[in-house]
Amino acid sequence: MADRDGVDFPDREPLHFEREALHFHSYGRPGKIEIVASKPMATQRDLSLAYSPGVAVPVKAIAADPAAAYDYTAKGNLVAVISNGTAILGLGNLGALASKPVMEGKAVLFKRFADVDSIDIEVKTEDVDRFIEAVELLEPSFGGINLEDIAAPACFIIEQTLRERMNIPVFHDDQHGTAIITAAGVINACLLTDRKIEDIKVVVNGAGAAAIACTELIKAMGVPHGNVIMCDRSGVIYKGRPEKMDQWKSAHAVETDCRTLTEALKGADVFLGLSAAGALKPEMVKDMADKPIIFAMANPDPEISPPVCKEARPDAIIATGRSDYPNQVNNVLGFPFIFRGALDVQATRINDEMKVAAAAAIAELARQQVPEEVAAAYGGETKTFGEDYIIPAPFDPRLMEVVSAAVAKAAMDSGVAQKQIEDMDAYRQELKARLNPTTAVLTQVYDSARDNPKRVVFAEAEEEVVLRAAIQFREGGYGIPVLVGRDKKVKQGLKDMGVENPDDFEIYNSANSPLVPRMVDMLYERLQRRGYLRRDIQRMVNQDRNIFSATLLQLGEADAMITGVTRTFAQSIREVRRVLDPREEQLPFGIHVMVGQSHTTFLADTTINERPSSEALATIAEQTAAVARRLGHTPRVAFLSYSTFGNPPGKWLENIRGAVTLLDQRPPRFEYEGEMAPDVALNPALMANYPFCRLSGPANVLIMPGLQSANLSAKLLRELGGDSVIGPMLLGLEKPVQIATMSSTASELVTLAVLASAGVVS
Ligand SMILES: NC(=O)C1=CN([C@@H]2O[C@H](COP(=O)(O)OP(=O)(O)OC[C@H]3O[C@@H](n4cnc5c(N)ncnc54)[C@H](OP(=O)(O)O)[C@@H]3O)[C@@H](O)[C@H]2O)C=CC1
Ligand SMILES: CC(=O)C(=O)O
Ligand SMILES: [Mg+2]
Repeated sequence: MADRDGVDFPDREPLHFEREALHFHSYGRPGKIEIVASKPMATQRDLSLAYSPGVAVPVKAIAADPAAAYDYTAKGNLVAVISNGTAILGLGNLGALASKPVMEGKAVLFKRFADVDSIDIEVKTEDVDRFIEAVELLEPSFGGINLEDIAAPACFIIEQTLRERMNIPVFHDDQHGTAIITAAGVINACLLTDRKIEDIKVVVNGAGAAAIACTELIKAMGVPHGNVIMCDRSGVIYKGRPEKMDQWKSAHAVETDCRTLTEALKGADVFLGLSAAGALKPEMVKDMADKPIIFAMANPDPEISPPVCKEARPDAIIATGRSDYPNQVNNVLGFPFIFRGALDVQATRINDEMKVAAAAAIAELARQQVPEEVAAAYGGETKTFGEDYIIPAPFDPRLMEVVSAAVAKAAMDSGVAQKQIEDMDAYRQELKARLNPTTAVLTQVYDSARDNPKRVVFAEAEEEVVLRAAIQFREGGYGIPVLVGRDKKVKQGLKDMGVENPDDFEIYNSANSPLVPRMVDMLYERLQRRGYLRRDIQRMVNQDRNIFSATLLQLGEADAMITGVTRTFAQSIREVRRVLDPREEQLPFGIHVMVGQSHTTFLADTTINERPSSEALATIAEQTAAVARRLGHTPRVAFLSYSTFGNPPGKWLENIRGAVTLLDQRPPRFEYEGEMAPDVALNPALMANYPFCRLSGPANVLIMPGLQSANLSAKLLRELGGDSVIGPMLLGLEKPVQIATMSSTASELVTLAVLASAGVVS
């Protein structure tokens, strides 16, 4: 496929991806960001404290002592992401307004990866002085300034001046964020290919913000000046070049006869691309040294696509800025954690010591063995340092602890910290607790689905939301969607969503499927003594999508199934159960997973068993604990009740107590306790009233006493609770089937499909 400039670029996303991207940004509340109050605003008293008259008190305190702003306002955890849109990714100068999606994106990544609050600010000027003035005036509001996507050379003047004038960290991420990650990647790629940093010959393509900063940092690390050739759109930047030079390019000009990128790359060890899509051709990499190191970091599309590069140079170590290939060298690996560390010590700047500490910490992390609990977070897969893992992934849960702690320490050691952290171990623990491992694990689950793609039946493929999910599932490479519905309707739906070749999708329709006679035989055999005539079965298979789909599973035509959008849960499960039995010694039940910024809570059984026996409760607890573990959590199971350890007494406690006794008799595999009220299970202060309680912390697996309370709680939390909800997830059937809620979004359906096909729930 050719890109906008006619460059041949095989990885260009198809049309429907572009539609998806627009849909993603527009559904619900447009954009990706909202502001949420961190204090209650419910009563008159709350309001009088939050605003006038109460607010006058911190005003006076801050006027008397500016440092008090860190105690009484959000300043200390707030970063502005500021751009004028003159170099938006690799798309060029598209203006301040068009940069807003990227800046909102950076702001949400700050929150997602490092719990830093962040807001985007787009400044409509290309005048350096006006831009500087606009940003400088914002100092009181923020704990730090992340400059973004501002083109060179203006960005150098802007950052330098703001650093001099402002007393909070000012960090141009495209320069230093990129340089830090690139440096970490280069260190590790050199180790793997047995090169010394002082010996490598480097070609840098691009001479803008990112390229200049990366070049400066690798030179500071020991690459000799004469070993680096930099190119821009006019070719090699050689000493004495007459055209398109400025002081920043001149600083990296070298004596050389090479005039083109092709010439410069002959025999080069390393290519650093910070330029534009498609700038590196396969024939160019053929002339590089053995085991070349190729970082094609232009976004959204790299200078060369990894498959094309690998074909030309199978011995290369390849990295890109994208998350869908191994080795993502992208500044997202750095900026959230660097600012986290800087904010936590109220640093006045981000200096070279802090940058070097960050680069070293990131490089070191990739070389470390992945500890057991992180391997669980990686879906059980142990990543080992090697050509496809030269750098940790941005969702590696260790990054926050390791990089932020290194940056905070370097800030204190180099004298730019206004606040000292006395106990670094405690600080590391605090950093760890700030993040929820579930999101990292889910990313890994997605990866493991990709490594082992399965066939998943989407039983209601005539529904738009289901088709949308199926397309995402296929395009994400998570597996092969098997679509059940009328061919014509499904194909039209696919076309309407921008799919160019609907025939690429497998569609099963009971009206013309050659499998129907086998399905009928199989199901009749199963149901003939349960009151069904053969013609009843014929009708069920022909007319009921859930029965048809579940039978596809039973016949081995697919590995998992997803349904639930057009029928209630109760009806869907009834239909599925006509075809599928519980797994041996299991009972079907449901789990809702509540995912917050720093916690994940599992609730079970929220869907099926009305009054579970002791035996059933014990099984539900064991299975739910296993799911929690697979999602990266150490389970702490509480059997919930209105009563805590017998108070108040009641007649409904026996099954719960029986479950605890049953678990007592089995080899202990996880912490459990009960019966207890939800507030005791979740609130450490209340739990402390029961010193004999065997839970080592607040419960994260809540086993509900019956379906009434379980289902009500799950639905109340979904509607009122504020957490993201995964589920209900269905466990215990002989084949993996997931029954989503009727209000599911496409991405919720994809998550369930991926969880089912990756074997996290079944
Ligand atoms: N992976 C990552 O983390 C990051 C990647 N990047 C990527 O790096 C690229 C540059 O960004 P940034 O430095 O902020 O932008 P700038 O606008 O500051 O610089 C762009 C530079 O790229 C050069 N360039 C553009 N096209 C070509 C080409 N075909 N061949 C050679 N040089 C070319 C320009 O040359 P000239 O001087 O002649 O105009 C200019 O020097 C973007 O694609 C961006 O997405 C940036 C930051 C982080
Ligand atoms: C990643 C990034 O900041 C860029 O491509 O501009
Ligand atoms: Mg950028």
